[in-house]
Parts: sequence; structure tokens; C-alpha cells
Amino acid sequence: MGEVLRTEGVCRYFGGLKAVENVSMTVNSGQIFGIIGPNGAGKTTFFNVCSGIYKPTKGRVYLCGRDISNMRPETISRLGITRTFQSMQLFKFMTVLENVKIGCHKGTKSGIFDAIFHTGRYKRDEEYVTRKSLETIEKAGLTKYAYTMAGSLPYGIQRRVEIARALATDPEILLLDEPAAGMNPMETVDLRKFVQELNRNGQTILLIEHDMKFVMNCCHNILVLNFGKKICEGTPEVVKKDPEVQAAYFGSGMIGGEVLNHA
Ligand SMILES: Nc1ncnc2c1ncn2[C@@H]1O[C@H](COP(=O)(O)OP(=O)(O)OP(=O)(O)O)[C@@H](O)[C@H]1O
Repeated sequence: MGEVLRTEGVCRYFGGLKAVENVSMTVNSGQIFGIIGPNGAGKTTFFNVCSGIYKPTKGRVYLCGRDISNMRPETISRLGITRTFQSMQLFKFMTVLENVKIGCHKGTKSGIFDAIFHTGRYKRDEEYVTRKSLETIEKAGLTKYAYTMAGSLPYGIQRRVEIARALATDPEILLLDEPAAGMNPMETVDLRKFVQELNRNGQTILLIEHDMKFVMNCCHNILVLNFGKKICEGTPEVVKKDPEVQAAYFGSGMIGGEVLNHA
């Protein structure tokens, strides 16, 4: 079980504000790894450093042992980190297949010239992209929706389409930013099963999630941030019992403390 993503002393400052301070963690191959913490703890900022949207002010990020700290997001994505965003990023007036094809196109070489003149390379890429996208759609259990307009699907299914699009490039690690946000309890359970199934099929996953039940029920390992710093890293059992974690959630006045106990 080798390491897929590792950070070493990652810091990210915004002027005088230390949004992320000295965070080290290791995500191993085959894990579902969760990042939790009260509002403003630095989760999104840390995620953005891992996917290259922000450069670390200090510290390093490694993907499969390779230093990606100063690489551009497109390069990092090509090397194997794909992510979804907190808010839905689907093209609502395009079909599920067309949406997934967009994710898949990121891995092909043909450009505008090839597309306009329908070169051999373009045709080969198109065939590959369609085949690969349909395969991914099948793996995501979305075959019956392949030709349906994305915007007309229930919210939970749209989320799945978004994840399928991210999967189309066969990433080394899939980053999910609050996948259960805005979902009802039934949709959340469905999504958790879906994430677990992807993981059983070998996908390594890193996710941020506020829904404590979701995190505690599916993550193998959890990193807890508070005021930009790591306060705990371990299995759900370890995290739940950790006094500093409990204090952080109760202290924040969030329902988190309560949820932590019931998760
Ligand atoms: N681009 C930015 N410029 C300045 N400050 C920022 C920026 N992005 C985040 N911050 C600050 O950094 C801190 C951490 O924010 P971040 O969004 O990473 O936390 P979070 O744990 O994801 O919060 P939430 O759970 O509310 O999404 C906050 O104080 C936030 O105001």
C-alpha cells in the first residue's frame, strides 16, 4: 500500500492570516481519506494547495513521490489529481455523456485545429473519448441516463455525474469537495455507498465533508484541522475520542460536537 498523496509542513498564508499552518499528512493507495474541521479551519485552502490552485507559502506536496508543489493545476491534473468542487459544475443543458466527455477530453492531445478540420487525430480522440466516457458512465451506474439532459436529473444523480466526469481520466486520486452538500439524508446514504463502491474498485479518494456521519462511516483515515493547524490524524475511532477534536467542535458552537457523538 504505497503513498499516493503526501504533504510536508504545508503552510498557506493570505497576508497576515495563516489559513493553513504546517500541515503534514499521507494518503495511501486504496484509502478514503477525510478532512474535517469547524468552519474556517482551512480545509478548502489545504485542498486548493493539494490540487495546485494555490501554491504553498511553505512546505511541499508530493503525488506518488513526485514533488508537485510548484506545478500548475493543469499539469497536476494530468499527473493524476482530479477534483470536484463544492458547488455543482455541470453543464445543465448538455447530456450526461457530453458532460463526462468534457472530463475525458482533458487527457487527449487534439486541439482546435484538429477539431475544425476533423483530422485523423481528432477522429481517433473522439472515438476514444466516447468509448471511455461510456465505460465510465457504466461504472458509475449511470448508463440509463447517458442521453438525458444533466439539468433534468435529481440532485443526487447530478452529483454522481460530476464525480463520473472527474473519474473519466483515471486519476491516481480523486478529490471531492463536500460531496454531500445540499443533499437529503437518503441521497447522502446513496452517495456514501457510491463512494465506497468506487473505493472497493481501487479508487483512492480524498474528501472534505461536513456531514460527520458520512465521514465516520466511510473514511479509513481522517485529518482534523482547526485554525489552520492539524489537531488529529487517525481512524474514525481515534478521531471521535480525541479530546482536542471534541473541544474544537463544541467550542465552535456548531452542531458538530453533537453530531460527532452520534456519528
Ligand atoms: N483567498 C483568500 N484570501 C484571504 N483569506 C482567505 C482566502 N481563502 C480563505 N481565506 C481565509 O482562510 C481561512 C480558512 O478558510 P477555508 O475556506 O480554507 O476554511 P474551511 O475550513 O474550508 O471553511 P468552511 O468549512 O467554512 O468551508 C478563513 O479565515 C478564510 O477567511
